[in-house]
Amino acid sequence: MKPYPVMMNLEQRKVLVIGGGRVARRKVGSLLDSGASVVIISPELDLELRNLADKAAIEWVRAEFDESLMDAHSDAILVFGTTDNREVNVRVYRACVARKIPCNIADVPDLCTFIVPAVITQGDLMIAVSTGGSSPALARKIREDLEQRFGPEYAEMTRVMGELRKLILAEGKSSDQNKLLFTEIVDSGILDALKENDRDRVIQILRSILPTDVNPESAVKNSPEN
Ligand SMILES: C[C@@]1(CC(=O)O)C2=NC(=C\c3[nH]c(c(CCC(=O)O)c3CC(=O)O)Cc3[nH]c(c(CC(=O)O)c3CCC(=O)O)/C=C3\N/C(=C\2)[C@@H](CCC(=O)O)[C@]3(C)CC(=O)O)/[C@H]1CCC(=O)O
Ligand SMILES: NC(=O)c1ccc[n+]([C@@H]2O[C@H](COP(=O)([O-])OP(=O)(O)OC[C@H]3O[C@@H](n4cnc5c(N)ncnc54)[C@H](O)[C@@H]3O)[C@@H](O)[C@H]2O)c1
Repeated sequence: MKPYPVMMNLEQRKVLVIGGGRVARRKVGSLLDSGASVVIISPELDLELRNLADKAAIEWVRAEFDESLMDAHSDAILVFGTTDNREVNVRVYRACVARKIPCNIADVPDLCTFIVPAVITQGDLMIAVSTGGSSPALARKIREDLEQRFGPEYAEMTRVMGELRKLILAEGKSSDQNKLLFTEIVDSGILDALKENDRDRVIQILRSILPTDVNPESAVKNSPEN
């Protein structure tokens, strides 16, 4: 497989998960983090998923998979097949192909129209790692390495850059000029200053780069820590 990476907006979109065991629990965790409306079809749920169903964080259809149940949820935009029964997983895949819904069958990469990467997040920064299905264990190891490398300062850096971007775009300069400015800011020492929580230095560096009429105070000041 030579996958194409995308970052999908799942907010309030329905996602179906077939099966309610260990793999389902892992996928449901990240789906809820992305704001998806999760519906699980499974005769059993593990304890953690059952707790989520009890507090209505997910909808549980207590049944074995059947295509008719899928029709009752035809507004689903993704489907995860996570049962421990190969024949059921194949039926889930076929049902998805017939309805043109992208699907992921946990233990059968050949039956996946998409695969799930290992992910780290720091605020709005998201780094996804895939081995194209060659080695999930390696994807996990690289994710763990990246977690050491990209600490909380990257959440703050991403937030500040987002605020500055709005201010700079409002100046109405050309895209090339803006690009130079953004590159200079990300290459400056503000990341180190943010890591040390040295707000004054961040502002000082930004003032030395930004046009005089762009005031960095508000972008940096809005930080929850300040
Ligand atoms: C990244 C991650 C995301 C997630 O699932 O959330 C993910 N698997 C993770 C962990 C993991 N999975 C497995 C192990 C045990 C060690 C091992 O077998 O290597 C470990 C490691 C562990 O947990 O230690 C078992 C396994 N997984 C697949 C197979 C079938 C096969 O390879 O044929 C088997 C054998 C089953 C068996 O033996 O019966 C298949 C897939 N797993 C994928 C994703 C897709 C490819 C991603 C890519 O590499 O691009 C793909 C193709 C489909 C899919 O599920 O999307 C998540 C790491 C999260 C994290 O920790 O950050
Ligand atoms: N992609 C991965 O990362 C990965 C990792 C480990 C295992 N796997 C594979 O994924 C599969 C599931 O693993 P698991 O550890 O979550 O298994 P599990 O036994 O914990 O869970 C299986 C779930 O499927 C449900 N189920 C069984 N028959 C069903 C049916 N007809 N309709 C609906 N639900 C049904 C069960 O009730 C149970 O909740 C296995 O085949 C395993 O080889 C994939």
